[in-house]
Amino acid sequence: MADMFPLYRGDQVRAMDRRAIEQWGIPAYELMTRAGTAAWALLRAQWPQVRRIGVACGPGNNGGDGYVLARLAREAGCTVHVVCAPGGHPRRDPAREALAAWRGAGGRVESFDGMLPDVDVWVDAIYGIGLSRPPSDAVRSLIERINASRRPVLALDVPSGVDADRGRVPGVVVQSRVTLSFIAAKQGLYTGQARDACGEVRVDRLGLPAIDTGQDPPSAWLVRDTDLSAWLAPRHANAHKGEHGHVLCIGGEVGMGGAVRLCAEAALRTGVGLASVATRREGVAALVAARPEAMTHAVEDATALAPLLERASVVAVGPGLGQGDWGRSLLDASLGAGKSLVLDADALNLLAVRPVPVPGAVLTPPPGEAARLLACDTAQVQADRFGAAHRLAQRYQAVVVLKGAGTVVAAPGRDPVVVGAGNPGMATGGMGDVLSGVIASLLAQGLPAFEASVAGALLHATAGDAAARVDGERGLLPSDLFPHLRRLANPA
Ligand SMILES: NC(=O)C1=CN([C@@H]2O[C@H](COP(=O)(O)OP(=O)(O)OC[C@H]3O[C@@H](n4cnc5c(N)ncnc54)[C@H](O)[C@@H]3O)[C@@H](O)[C@H]2O)[C@@H](O)CC1
Ligand SMILES: [K+]
Repeated sequence: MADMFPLYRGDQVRAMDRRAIEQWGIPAYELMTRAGTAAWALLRAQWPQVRRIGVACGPGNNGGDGYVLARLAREAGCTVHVVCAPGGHPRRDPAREALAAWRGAGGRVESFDGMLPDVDVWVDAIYGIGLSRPPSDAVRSLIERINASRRPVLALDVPSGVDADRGRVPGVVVQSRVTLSFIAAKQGLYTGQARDACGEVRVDRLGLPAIDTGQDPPSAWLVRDTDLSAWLAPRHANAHKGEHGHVLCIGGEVGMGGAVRLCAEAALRTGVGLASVATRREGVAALVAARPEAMTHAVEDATALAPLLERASVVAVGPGLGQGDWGRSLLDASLGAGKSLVLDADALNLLAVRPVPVPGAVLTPPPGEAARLLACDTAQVQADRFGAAHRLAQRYQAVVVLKGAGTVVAAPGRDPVVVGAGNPGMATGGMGDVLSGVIASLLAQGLPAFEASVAGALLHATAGDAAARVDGERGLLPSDLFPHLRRLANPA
């Protein structure tokens, strides 16, 4: 397994914070001072030219971190405007101590009256992991003003307004350029709506010893492009195609033949030994002409599918399958074949109509299909992507790859993994067909289902990022990923 990055919920980080205070005797105000100091150092490194700094402070310890930063910035000769969020005067230590120190150093606190001072950069210290409800109208107005200023924002710990456990934004959120998270990385910052609000996420341990994941088991893990090589070992010299598996891609109802081709080509470009396609008769000639390496068969019913299922080591079913009788019969035959399965697209829509556990299979739903599989609405899935992926994995006894910004991979008995790659250019029809082909390919090459899903989702997202770097996100096509998939599937 790769050297993944540990993620935590807010309550777990609070426990680390308490341990630092109670067991190691580090006073709370000392930790707060370290947080403000780390943030000030990052601000200086990030924007060395700035002289006018705005700090928006809330009522809790996140605000306290902001008062510390404000004092340090003032001592360094900057003009600092501290704006107190409506209802945001700290009432408890150590934030009260930080406010007193700011005042003691000659600093003033401005109340927010609807206008903001003109500054070069904003520091968001309104709410951290203590956000308990959507911001009030008055705080909403402050956040909207900060966003409208178009100045870069450094968010302390989390962008204010983000639910740091779930990645949702229950109201309005500060749009940050950089987020400096304290003590440990919060899982919610890496998926869902939060991804947009955080900008670049950094983590500072505040001088505490390196995380021991045995003592502090993470709630989730993050994988990044640098982890890819852990799953993609070089091939040995006398390899033959039989060792690299045989993927059968099933789908391509009339009018949707391209989907199954994308799936098969993705499997081939990421190293599967053999790829077959079972599709409608109408699609065969075009597919053979476009991708002669895929062995393409006209399959009109489950009987014709049986010998193909027999020969395959992995079956990817769903791309362009449709939800009619043809698709249903091929899906049912696949479910009964006893092969490793990747279920995507219409296979998931059909499964949602007649839900049954599919032990060990890989399901690759985007939020809409996930909602159908859970019989809830898409907003509920997006409000808690970790929870939704977990519920899907339990209900279907499967590995679940919940797609979308910050893809979450979950399986019964496994910690969830978030994919720290991908971009909005990948929100295009056909991108999912490529992903199911990549995962099927890695399964066929011998990775277990969970590892194939994590590595496949990461490989796919990283290829999407590489393709977007060439000509931008808008207009990115699934087939643009192929050369990058091939290159990335062969790490140096
Ligand atoms: N030992 C320490 O003092 C440390 C504190 N840290 C900071 O402390 C933060 C957590 O501090 P807190 O627990 O005080 O939480 P926050 O500072 O996030 O805010 C909690 C306060 O905001 C109020 N609040 C929450 N949502 C609200 C809403 N929508 N409208 C109005 N009021 C709302 C709560 O009632 C509470 O008074 C972390 O995010 C981090 O920034 C870290 O720097 C680590 C060290
Ligand atoms: K904040």
